[in-house]
Amino acid sequence: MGINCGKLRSNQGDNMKKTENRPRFAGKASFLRYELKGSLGFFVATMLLSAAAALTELINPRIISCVIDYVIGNEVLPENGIESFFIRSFGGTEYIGKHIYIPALAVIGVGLLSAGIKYLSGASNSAGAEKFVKRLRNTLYAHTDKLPMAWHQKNPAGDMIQRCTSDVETVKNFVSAQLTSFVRIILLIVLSMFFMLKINVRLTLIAAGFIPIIVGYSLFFHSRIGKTFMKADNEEGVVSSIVQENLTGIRVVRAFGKEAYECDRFITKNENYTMLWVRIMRILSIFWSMGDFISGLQVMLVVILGAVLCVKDDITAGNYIAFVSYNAMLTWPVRELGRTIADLSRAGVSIDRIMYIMNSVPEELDAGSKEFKEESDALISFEKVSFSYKDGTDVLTDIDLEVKKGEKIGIIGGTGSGKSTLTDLLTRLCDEDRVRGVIKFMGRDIREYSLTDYRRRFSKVQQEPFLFSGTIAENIGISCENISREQIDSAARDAALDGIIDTFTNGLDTYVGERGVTLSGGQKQRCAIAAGLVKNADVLILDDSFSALDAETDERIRKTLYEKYSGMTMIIIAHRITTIAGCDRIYVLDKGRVTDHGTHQELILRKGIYRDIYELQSGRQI
Ligand SMILES: Nc1ncnc2c1ncn2[C@@H]1O[C@H](COP(=O)(O)OP(=O)(O)OP(=O)(O)O)[C@@H](O)[C@H]1O
Repeated sequence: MGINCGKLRSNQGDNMKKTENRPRFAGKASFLRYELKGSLGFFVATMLLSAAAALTELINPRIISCVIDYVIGNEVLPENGIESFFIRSFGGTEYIGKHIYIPALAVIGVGLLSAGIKYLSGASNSAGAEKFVKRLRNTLYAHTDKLPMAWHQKNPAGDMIQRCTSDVETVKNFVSAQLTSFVRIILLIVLSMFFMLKINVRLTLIAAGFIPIIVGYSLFFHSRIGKTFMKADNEEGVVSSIVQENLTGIRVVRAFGKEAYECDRFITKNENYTMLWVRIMRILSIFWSMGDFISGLQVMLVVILGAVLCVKDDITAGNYIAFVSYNAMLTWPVRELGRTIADLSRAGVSIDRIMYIMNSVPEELDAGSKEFKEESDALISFEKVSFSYKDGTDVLTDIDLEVKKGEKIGIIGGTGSGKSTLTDLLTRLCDEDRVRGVIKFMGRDIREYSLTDYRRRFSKVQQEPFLFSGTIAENIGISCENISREQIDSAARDAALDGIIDTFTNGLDTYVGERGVTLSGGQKQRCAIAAGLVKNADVLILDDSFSALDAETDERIRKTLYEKYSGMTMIIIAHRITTIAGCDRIYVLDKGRVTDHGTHQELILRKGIYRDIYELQSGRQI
């Protein structure tokens, strides 16, 4: 063979570690850069349009101030300057005084222009936000889909759903509402200050003295609230998990009369979640009211000091009104800046939670060989394979097992003896780093194959059949892309579905609800067997797939498997001896070890677990 599997395994291990240590996104900025592809243009346009809207907002106070000072008042119009240019262009102060509708129309015109720009900015922002959130959801879902089973077993589905919905929404709102208005806020602050400085330097410095107070206070608040947001988001994930678990397991809850218990569990977790939000809202209320107080103080000071300066003739009445307007324009963006900083905590927490998923290492589906050449007599072999889900407790120990092409192999053993785990290892659904020993397919270490191509060689009927909402036919054909109706019909017959289909009005086109709720356990199992058969894979694994079938149906399906599918390699896990008695070889598992193997006849003649089970189930003594 010439392949040193031990060396290959250690090299692969090194590579895997390197990949694990390298997150996909080094930080929030690189994550946002990646997710903003396709929507960045819209957000840039939004920022530019917001900046234009901010500029237009600054015009009206100037128009009003000029009218008060030069048209209504007695101030002398300067020779130069943009205001003088416009006043002269419209016929001079006297003409405008007689036609006062001119400045009124100008104010309305500027207002309309500002509204038009704001509309365009809003439209561009919405388009960008929807594109951004669509890409984020798509990449997140596609990535989650590629994560290994071990990852899915470790992370509760409810929490992951919450990250993919609520956290995504938080990030979208932050990017579209806060981040895009950032440019506008900065521009409004700079320009308001510029015009205020032109009117009076001392008063501007007093007004601007409040900016570092508000920004510093917001930064302090931002550092305090971040952890509480994280706790609240985690608690929301717990609440989502309970709802999801209860809806999925509603039958069990009802059957065991656990409604009150589950309701209490929900109420407790919901209480924790609510309390965290009450705490957040309390901190937010303090933050906002303190912000209001500081801003109010600033406005009051500017109004009083401005009035004093106006009385002393240090500034004109028009300039005083313009200054107060610009100051109002300054306080709003400064407060918004504080809000943006505060919202940064929440968005930062949500980005971290999303990045946890995005930085989890996916399965390398296409690495490895796509070539399958028979290099050994054994199609499948386990050589001294041990496995543990966590350190120190082996679920499988020193498993040696061989399956030749076309053989039907039975596996029997007590509950928890490791039967399903063994087939999960074979189909590479477990954390492969925890596997010791070698598993080979066609004589080569299974890790040498591309995961996608390797898994295509197997068809596994799960212990707990899962049906998607759709028709029975759709569920049978789920594993194949181009499947004919004849193939589906034939597989349904082979899985003994023909009898029950006659009882449904729409036959195979009968719609089964979510998770197949409208079917009985046995019907679901037969659908799953049909789906397993239709794939026509090299190896069919039936994991306790006959457990809900009556003896007659069990026998009928078995007969079909042995006769019609005689060339197909099968691994049949069962608790009933009759289901596996006809197998070419049977492996007996006990506490994760193969304690015996042989044909049914060989095993019942030997003292051991198999004979004990046989005697118990058949009621005969050997
Ligand atoms: N994802 C997991 N994480 C941790 N332990 C697990 C996991 N899955 C299974 N186990 C443990 O591994 C052992 C073997 O489980 P496995 O499902 O392989 O047994 P089994 O022989 O198929 O049982 P049964 O006949 O009841 O289906 C059990 O002790 C089980 O608790």
